[in-house]
Amino acid sequence: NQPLPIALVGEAILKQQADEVRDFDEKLSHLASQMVASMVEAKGVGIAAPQVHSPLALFIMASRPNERYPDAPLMDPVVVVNPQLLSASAELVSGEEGCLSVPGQRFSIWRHQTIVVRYQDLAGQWQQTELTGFIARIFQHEFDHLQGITLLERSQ
Ligand SMILES: O=C(CSC(=O)[C@H](Cc1ccccc1)CC(F)(F)F)c1ccccc1
Ligand SMILES: [Zn+2]
Repeated sequence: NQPLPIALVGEAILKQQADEVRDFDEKLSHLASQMVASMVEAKGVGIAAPQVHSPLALFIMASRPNERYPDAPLMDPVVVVNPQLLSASAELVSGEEGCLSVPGQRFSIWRHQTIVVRYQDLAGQWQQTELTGFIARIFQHEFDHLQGITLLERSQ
């Protein structure tokens, strides 16, 4: 399916609080697959629904080894719906991030090294897991997007 246009920083959609997902229907699954296609086409490791102009609490995370994080795990895209951050380590780690909504720029960002999170999958089933390292970084980056926060508000 066709990649969706990506909102650029400054657009209002990126400053809003995303809405809770209530309908786990085929429309949601279709949006998720379009988001995966858009992320892959843009060579990203994540993408949040507001970035494709949909104000829903939904994002994709898909870690893969890359020049900045050569030991990042290779994982299939994970669809995260209605995420909650249950706890976060006091330990922070600084790392380089990019954002599809701020093309061509890289930022050094402090993130929690380890987080415990809870979210629903496309079937509406609650998942709870501990994330650490680059995947935790991606989750925190996308979770920010659902609160209307971008890298520009976080960069050191
Ligand atoms: O693939 C990118 C491009 S930027 C990217 O994938 C964002 C996700 C991201 C990249 C790096 C760290 C955390 C999140 C995507 C966004 F903006 F839609 F969320 C990349 C950038 C820096 C390090 C490793 C990978
Ligand atoms: Zn981003």
